[in-house]
Amino acid sequence: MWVLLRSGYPLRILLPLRGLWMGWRGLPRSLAVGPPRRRYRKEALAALEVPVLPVTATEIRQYLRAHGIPFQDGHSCVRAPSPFVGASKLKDETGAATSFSLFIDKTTGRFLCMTSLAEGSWEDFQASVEGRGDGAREGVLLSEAPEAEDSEEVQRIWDRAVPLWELPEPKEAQLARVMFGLTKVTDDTLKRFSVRYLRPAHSLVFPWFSPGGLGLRGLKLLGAEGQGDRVHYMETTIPQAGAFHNLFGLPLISRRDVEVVLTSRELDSLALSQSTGLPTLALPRGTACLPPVLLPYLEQFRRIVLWLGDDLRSWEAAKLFARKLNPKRCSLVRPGDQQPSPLEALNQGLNLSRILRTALPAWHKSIVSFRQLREEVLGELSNVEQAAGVRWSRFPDLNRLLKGHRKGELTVFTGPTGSGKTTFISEYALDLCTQGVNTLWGSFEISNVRLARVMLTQFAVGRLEEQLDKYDEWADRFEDLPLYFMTFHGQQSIRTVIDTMQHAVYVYDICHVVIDNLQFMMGHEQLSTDRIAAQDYIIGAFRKFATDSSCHVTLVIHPRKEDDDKELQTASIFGSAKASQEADNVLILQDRRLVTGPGKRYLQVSKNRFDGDVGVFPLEFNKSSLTFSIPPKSKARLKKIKDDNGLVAKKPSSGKKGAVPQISETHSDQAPNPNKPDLSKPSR
Ligand SMILES: Nc1ncnc2c1ncn2[C@@H]1O[C@H](COP(=O)(O)OP(=O)(O)OP(=O)(O)O)[C@@H](O)[C@H]1O
Repeated sequence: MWVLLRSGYPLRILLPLRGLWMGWRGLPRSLAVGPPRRRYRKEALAALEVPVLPVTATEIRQYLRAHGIPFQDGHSCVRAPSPFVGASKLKDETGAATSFSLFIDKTTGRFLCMTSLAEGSWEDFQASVEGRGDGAREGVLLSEAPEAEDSEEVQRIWDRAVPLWELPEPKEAQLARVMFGLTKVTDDTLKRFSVRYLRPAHSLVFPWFSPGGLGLRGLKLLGAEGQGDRVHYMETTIPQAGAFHNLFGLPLISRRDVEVVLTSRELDSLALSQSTGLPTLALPRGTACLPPVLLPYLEQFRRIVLWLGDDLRSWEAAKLFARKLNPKRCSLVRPGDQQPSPLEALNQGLNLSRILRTALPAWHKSIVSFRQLREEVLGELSNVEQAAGVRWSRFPDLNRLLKGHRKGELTVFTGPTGSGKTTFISEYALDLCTQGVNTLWGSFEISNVRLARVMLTQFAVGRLEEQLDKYDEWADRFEDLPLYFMTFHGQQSIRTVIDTMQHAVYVYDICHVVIDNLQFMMGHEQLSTDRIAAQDYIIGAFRKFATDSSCHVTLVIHPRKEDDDKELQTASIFGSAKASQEADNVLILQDRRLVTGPGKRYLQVSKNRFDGDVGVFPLEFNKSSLTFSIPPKSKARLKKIKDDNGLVAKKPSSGKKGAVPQISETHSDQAPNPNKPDLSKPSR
């Protein structure tokens, strides 16, 4: 695993999936046989380093002053003269080395030299200033990041693609325009942005040029497929999306531009540029993330308008990205009927400049009036489904109770020792991750390799040991998930963990952090009062992080020791009442295997701050796929619970049409009343 960096610092505490497979492949002997493996790609890991000691903007400034390096304080970066300019053959457009071309990220300390394109960590920079090795000189050059085979592939596709207006069949060009909604986008616009069309793949081809337009570094292919009256778009990027980032439209930006509109799709940038004439750039991975490596390219702008799309998710992403860009210079276009995505607005004949003028400032003081909030409240009311969050695809009963997974919430999850908490929470988080929820795992008890193995088995819904020939196929798909792991194991200080989480939110736009489990942050205090106070403090810290970072935290907590035959309750969570008070949701994995047979579990939602619906539903464990999701033919029953005293309604979870909720009582083959211990059967 990549533990030592080029400057010799043991830095990695966050690990992307790419880093795990190698560990896995090296591990169990049973997995060592099988088809030949492909060569491992080192470059893919280059941008994923995290300093153990986070650096602050103040420290960066102090360091530069102490070493007599002049600097300018920017929006999200500090600018300084680059010590790497001489090392590069590359020069900027004018052929001259640029002064102050080194951009140091104020949050992470990572730097990028815009002239030589050298990049590296804060430690690399310090090493180079202090003459301790040549740090970034040997480092990865952003422009050279794509592997040679990728570059060839990029060039091959680019050479085969043609401008739309050069297609031999006018009908084909017309069809492509209709499919991609480009009927109002002119040839001139397509030409300025160098958009081409790849006939064999029926795809538009968007180029990513390096700054200064010096070379073609990557491509995004956009295919379109008609589905009823909607068009479904499919994106492919070369090099692989997670390994390379660039902004579409960069060569059209002039150094004198002080304002830019950021979009989440290349097509939107075409529409915006054509109808407003304003500089515009499209983010490489849409609303999924804004990688900090792109921030230096946006430093020159005094005003950035984010117009990312027409749904609540785009709005959430815009707010998140504005934090990174410095909210004081950002304005956001709110999604709404009269404010669809830019391309849609162009096609509807709306005035895009007027829509841009309605953009709201992203910066709020700490006290706001309802006037500032009313638009947001309206947005939530008119998008009730989206406001309820991302819905699970494998756990429909969880959707019925919790309605969805929302940003900024704290979920506390408990269950008896060895009952399958980790296994369940792994599938619960994986489900969300496959739907684009950027996820960070803190697994302190079991190793990341074991956890990833459980997750991959759940992802493939079957034992991979028996189908090793499919391993690469599944691993490739799994690798594309926005999933990261902290590399902590065993006891950790809460400060280090929160720092890492903050860093991950900044770098990878993490929206969900899973901590398994809280006991690993409690130190070794012997006195039980100390332990309870320590736990309260830790829960407070996670609560604050969730709210401040607009990130969902799922926290696994062990229960107190209870009698085996008793159901757990909210009060069974170890410690004081703080955990359940601070949590937005409390989930309990009820282990009744001794009573109801092997594999059976119940998931109880015992607190739900969003809309108060609580209840319990059965889970059936499948030992080969390690999944808990309910098989389609299951007779499982969801029970909603009205209050502490009784059940009100049950519904078939299999979703039979016309099912009427009924008053129910507990039967031994159904979910137990979680608030009344079922003592009718002996426990062993
Ligand atoms: N419903 C189940 N029936 C049988 N085995 C299960 C069930 N759920 C999980 N397991 C298996 O039990 C083992 C322990 O599961 P897991 O680590 O998820 O439990 P846990 O509650 O997180 O444990 P701990 O209390 O030690 O944190 C795993 O091997 C898992 O595959």
